[in-house]
Amino acid sequence: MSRVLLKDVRPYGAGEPVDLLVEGGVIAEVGAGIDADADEIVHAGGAVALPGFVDLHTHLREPGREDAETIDTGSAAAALGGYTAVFAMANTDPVADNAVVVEHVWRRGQEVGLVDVHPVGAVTVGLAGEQLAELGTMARSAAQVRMFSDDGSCVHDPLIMRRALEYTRAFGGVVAQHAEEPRLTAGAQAHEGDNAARLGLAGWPAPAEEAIVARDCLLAGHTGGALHICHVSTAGTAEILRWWKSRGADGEPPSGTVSAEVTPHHLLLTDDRLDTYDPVNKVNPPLRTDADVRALRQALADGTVDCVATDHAPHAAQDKDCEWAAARPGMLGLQTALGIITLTMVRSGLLDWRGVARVMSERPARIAGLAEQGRPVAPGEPANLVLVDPDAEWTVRSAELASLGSNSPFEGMRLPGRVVATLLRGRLTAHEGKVRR
Ligand SMILES: NC(=O)N[C@@H](CC(=O)O)C(=O)O
Ligand SMILES: [Zn+2]
Ligand SMILES: [Zn+2]
Repeated sequence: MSRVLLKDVRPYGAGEPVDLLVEGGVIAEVGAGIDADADEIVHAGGAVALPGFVDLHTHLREPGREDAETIDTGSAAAALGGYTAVFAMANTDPVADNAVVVEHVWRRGQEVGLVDVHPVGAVTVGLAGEQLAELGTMARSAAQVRMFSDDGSCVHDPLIMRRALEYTRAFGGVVAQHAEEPRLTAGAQAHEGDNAARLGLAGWPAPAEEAIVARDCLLAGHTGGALHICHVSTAGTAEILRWWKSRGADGEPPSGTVSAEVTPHHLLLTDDRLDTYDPVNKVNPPLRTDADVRALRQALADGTVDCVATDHAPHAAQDKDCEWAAARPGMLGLQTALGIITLTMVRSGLLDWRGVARVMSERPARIAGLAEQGRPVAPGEPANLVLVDPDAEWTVRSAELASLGSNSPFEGMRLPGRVVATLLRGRLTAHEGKVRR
């Protein structure tokens, strides 16, 4: 049985440094000055120990676009970013709308072994929004799919959405909605506002997101289903979620559950960046305004928005290095998420490390129903862990990231918060910036 000794770590960044002995995939012992025979000793220098991060929203592009990312390269990026579980979106080619594709993704992820890759199943056949996919078959498959999404497209037909929320209740599934009313965003290229008008880009209005969020909250309440809102991007959406969560009689939560995620890029970047027409800033939903950014940070801090999800969206060079209108939307996220959260949420005093554990690990694990992730850093618990040096700063160099794509909007930025090591079931998957295969 392999043993790893983590010297000098601070669980949740609080208290004096302790040692953590990891054995047989679990945390065997936590205490000062543990002196044990170990196969490997990590000198962590007082690093913050947190449960491994869980990303509910990742695009790994396999099958179909292995030139943009593979399960292998995406898993490496995840491990280096501190993740121990990621949810791979269904908008692959072929689409993950059946048991064969989701089982392939699950098995390939286990073969690579750097992070648990949980496939997200499509809600509708071919993401076409017309006919429910075989949700039950995917749930019963070896991949045990629990999260379903047409991400990239909105499930805009309210009856299909209603059926999906009803049907997934049978096996405790969650429907993750890419909230975008397509009639309001036809041809949209940027957040509808002053900048888009000045730059001559067709607008993506905030209510295109908010109208779907409001509608689907009502449907979740009516059906008792579980709804998750992908990449919340506007202050108005945060307001609707706040209303929803405060509702319910006598402090009882309303029927159905609604959770939501925000991406690191929507917590930092605004549409001011669009002046250069550099498509690295093109993303869906679009970068919004400073007021939106401030509202989203607040909503994440107070729990209105449950968690951070990367929406890691790698693209091949030819799909990004072209004129704005032709470029695909999406940005890399797995290796920069912690840095952006440290910068926007920790340095600003909005979250402490306990709070980071909540929004990057515990809440996403509970939303997706992962029993072994997002657990306390304590004896007897599964050793899915990340060690973070909160003071170390590093400069983002897209070319050095593990992803095949290099479409990071954070290129050249100095970020605080560095992953020292990541452990998946007690095995080091990343250490000092290197993947451990
Ligand atoms: N976020 C994006 O801009 N793009 C995503 C799709 C999506 O998340 O909607 C992609 O698959 O590239
Ligand atoms: Zn989306
Ligand atoms: Zn996405």
